Amino acid sequence: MTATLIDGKAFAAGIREKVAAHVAPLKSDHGLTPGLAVVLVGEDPASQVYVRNKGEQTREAGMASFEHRLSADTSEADLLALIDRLNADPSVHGILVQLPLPDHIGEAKVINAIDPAKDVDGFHISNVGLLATGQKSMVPCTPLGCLLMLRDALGSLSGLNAVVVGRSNIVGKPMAQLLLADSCTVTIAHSRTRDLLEVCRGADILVAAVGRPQMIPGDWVKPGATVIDVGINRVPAPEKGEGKTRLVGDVDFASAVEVAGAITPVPGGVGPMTIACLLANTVTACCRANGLPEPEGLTA
Ligand SMILES: NC(=O)C1=CN([C@@H]2O[C@H](COP(=O)(O)OP(=O)(O)OC[C@H]3O[C@@H](n4cnc5c(N)ncnc54)[C@H](OP(=O)(O)O)[C@@H]3O)[C@@H](O)[C@H]2O)C=CC1
Ligand SMILES: Nc1nc(=O)c2c([nH]1)NC[C@@H]1CN(c3ccc(C(=O)N[C@@H](CCC(=O)O)C(=O)O)cc3)C=[N+]21
Repeated sequence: MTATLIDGKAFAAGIREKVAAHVAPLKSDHGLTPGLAVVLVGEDPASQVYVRNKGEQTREAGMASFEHRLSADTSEADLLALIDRLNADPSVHGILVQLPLPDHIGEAKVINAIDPAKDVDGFHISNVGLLATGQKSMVPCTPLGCLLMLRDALGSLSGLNAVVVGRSNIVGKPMAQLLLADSCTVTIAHSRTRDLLEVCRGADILVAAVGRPQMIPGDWVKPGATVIDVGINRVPAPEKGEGKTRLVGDVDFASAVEVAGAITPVPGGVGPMTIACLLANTVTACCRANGLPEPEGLTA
């Protein structure tokens, strides 16, 4: 059996169209342009690519993009001062501070300085608490993208066994909350989990968010399961030429595709959905800030 491919790239393009369709009347009828500020501290080349892609897609959807590139030695106080200015700026509806931050800057302090209403990453403690208690919040983009693809592939998720491998604040934990809210029976696995193979084999839905290239082989996958591969790992690709690299996920795609019922590829799976959901969250934040109806079907 060969799994159905879940085409995140096409799905994301559809979301961006819906976002653009919601943005146009905000402008023409209300004179509002949703604005997204992205803050990048340091020169990490991978982060620079994401920041550029986000900017391009934000403008394509008719929204305003504000990019703040700060040097790696920027002080925590200067970063907090920038966040204060963005919080107070009425043209900015969403604020994203690219993670990870340099070691001398307190990540939690910075995230919790963002106005929760503008926290389009959904990382502020207030949004985390709202999500955990089933209240309206800003939902983290990567898990939201995974959830939208899962609902599209499976319809109702109710009663399914979901295993999330990884317990980070940005992917694993919020993913588990969303699956729980959709009535899955959720297991969160991590580096101390015993017998990960058996845990994974019990999953109707397997979400891999580990950051270890191709660590989950096909024989860890239950036949017919839906596999969502969040991992983005750059590995050497000598077959493409000396010094070349390619992206692979946390799942060994070649073996897993033979066992799974449906699977996301890397690239072209979760990654494009993350950016599309970021745009969706920015429009949602703009609508909430102005007491206007928010787009439907683009949040949890
Ligand atoms: N597609 C997208 O849009 C995005 C992709 N990513 C990618 O997703 C991956 C995960 O990201 P992130 O959550 O930030 O990563 P973190 O490094 O913050 O978390 C990784 C998690 O994996 C667990 N882990 C590590 N090794 C093992 C192991 N051998 N067995 C089981 N669990 C293990 C860790 O466990 P423990 O807690 O015990 O250490 C930890 O909980 C990365 O590849 C990242 O690049 C991230 C964000 C967005
Ligand atoms: N505050 C914050 N929020 C984030 O959401 C956040 C972050 N920090 N730090 C880094 C991670 C990683 N991340 C990705 C987004 C898109 C792709 C993406 O579009 N990937 C393409 C490939 C891109 C390429 O070719 O390099 C794909 O998978 O098809 C990947 C990774 C968001 N993150």
